[in-house]
Amino acid sequence: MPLNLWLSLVALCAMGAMSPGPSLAMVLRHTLGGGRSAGVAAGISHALGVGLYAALTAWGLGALIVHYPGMFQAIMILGAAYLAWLGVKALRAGRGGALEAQAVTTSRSMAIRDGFMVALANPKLILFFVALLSQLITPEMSEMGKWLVVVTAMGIDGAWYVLVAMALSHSRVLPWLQARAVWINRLTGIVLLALALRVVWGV
Ligand SMILES: NC(=[NH2+])NCCC[C@H](N)C(=O)O
Repeated sequence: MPLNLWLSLVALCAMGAMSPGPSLAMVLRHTLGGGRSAGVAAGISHALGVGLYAALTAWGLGALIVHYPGMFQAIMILGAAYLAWLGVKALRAGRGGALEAQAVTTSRSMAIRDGFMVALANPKLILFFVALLSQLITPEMSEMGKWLVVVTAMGIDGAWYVLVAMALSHSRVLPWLQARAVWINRLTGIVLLALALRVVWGV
């Protein structure tokens, strides 16, 4: 892969990873509820999901979806349903009240599961791969080139969310955020539900 193509790939992936959305909300929620190790675990398992999509895109998901648009819609709707469910869960976690710490506690295994599932269900990610990343992949691309796409997308997403989890779980930041966990959970719930509605609206 020529260097300039790879650099566009890096820029595209960095923009995708950094733009706020359900994945950021998920890493934030697990950092708040489970601390640094849960946040980092969520970031890493999320990156594995990103890598899976990148691989599917590199080896032909885009072409498949062009042939079967109904499949794309079905995936988007399933993703939206999952986000809506997470949204409801976040809203209900917020109802526990600031003093009931358990109400927002999450474990590392929950973080790993949610990280992966949110990556798969996030409509922003599906669009990113089908509409944007697929443009950079040509049929003539070598196997090495395709692997490079997968590793780049996974590495950038993983590095970004691990960084986010580390920053948010800093000993000065975390207590401040935890004191506002109820509001952050409510906001997260509303954002997830709104995004799910928008996806269903647009399909
Ligand atoms: N390479 C990507 N597009 N990654 C997607 C990350 C998703 C997005 N940043 C979000 O929080 O929802």
